[in-house]
Amino acid sequence: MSTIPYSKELEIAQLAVKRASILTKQVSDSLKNGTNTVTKDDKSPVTIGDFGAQAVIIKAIKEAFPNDEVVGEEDSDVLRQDDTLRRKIFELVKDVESQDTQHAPQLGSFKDEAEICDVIDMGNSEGGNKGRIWALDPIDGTKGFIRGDQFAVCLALIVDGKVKLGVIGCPNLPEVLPIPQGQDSIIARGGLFSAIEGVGSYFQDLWAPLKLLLETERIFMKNDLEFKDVKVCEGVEKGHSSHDTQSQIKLKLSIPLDSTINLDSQAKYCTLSKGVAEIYLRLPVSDTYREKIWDHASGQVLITESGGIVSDIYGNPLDFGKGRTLASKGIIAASKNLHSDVIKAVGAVLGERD
Ligand SMILES: Nc1ncnc2c1ncn2[C@@H]1O[C@H](COP(=O)(O)O)[C@@H](OP(=O)(O)O)[C@H]1O
Ligand SMILES: [Mg+2]
Ligand SMILES: [Mg+2]
Ligand SMILES: [Mg+2]
Repeated sequence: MSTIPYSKELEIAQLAVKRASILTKQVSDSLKNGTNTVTKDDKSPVTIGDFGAQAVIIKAIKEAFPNDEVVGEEDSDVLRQDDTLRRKIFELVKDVESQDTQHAPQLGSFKDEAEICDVIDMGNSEGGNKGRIWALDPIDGTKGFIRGDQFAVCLALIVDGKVKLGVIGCPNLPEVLPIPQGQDSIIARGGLFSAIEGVGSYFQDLWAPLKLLLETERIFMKNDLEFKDVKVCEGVEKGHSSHDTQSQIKLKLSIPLDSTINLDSQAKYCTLSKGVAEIYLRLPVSDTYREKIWDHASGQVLITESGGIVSDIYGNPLDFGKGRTLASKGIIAASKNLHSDVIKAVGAVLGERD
């Protein structure tokens, strides 16, 4: 018998994220012609991959833990008015189910198109600091996904406001970063990252059969580097974080500017957790934007359990018990030996602006 806490939750989360990763990878090929994308009210894109992945994952959670709540990014409003889109998503989900009949008892199976909409809408929890709540980002980095770059399928379990486990599937993440010249088309891609509070962070191949956590690679951040030797992860989209402010912070810390690795999605947290980069800067571009809990919950536990610290731009911990969004501003993740100096540099750069 396993003594790992939340081991059943972890297995369901891993199987569901793997199934959703297969689904999204399939869609990413068909997206190259630019179809199957809808623009949401906030002008951000959503694809049949986002909807399909949310349906598959919530179905699995509700099969295993019917009383748990889910804070999922997507809702079914546009699908209920679009028969073609809804049918496409149903077909996609059934196709993925047929590729993995072995796990039907754990993950469940959809009976019709209406059920797709109903299950997607079970992601409507308001969150909070009481009880068991899953945070789900079916495709994080949708813009990267549409470009054919990085994206991640992200799922975390929050209990009484604290993140207890996180699973992230990165279908396109190369095994080596930066990719050595000329190896773009041959390098292996795809990682499954899992973390449980108090147990550790682990890595395994996303496409191979699921292994027991303790039989996979335990991963750690590097905690002995100086600023001149670090790598820094930042987003790709200039509308999601301030690249100018981030450059000033790197300058203040004497971090070489060519140390930056730009990646969409929580693949940034994954890259830090494997010891490939030491700092993640996400400086806000606007005073009004509230970060979403599904964009950071899995990454937070992955970093903490691999030896790092995640905070807002002032160094305060993130509070996942405040609803669907975080009350804090921006994100700074870093190795333990560097985090407080990064926060000081952020404060100095922002202070010079006032
Ligand atoms: N103005 C803004 N500031 C910060 N994050 C934003 C933002 N507008 C959108 N986002 C979030 O940025 C996420 C992607 O992060 P990144 O840029 O690091 O890849 C998006 O997730 P989705 O792609 O799941 O919608 C979205 O939630
Ligand atoms: Mg997201
Ligand atoms: Mg998303
Ligand atoms: Mg989105």
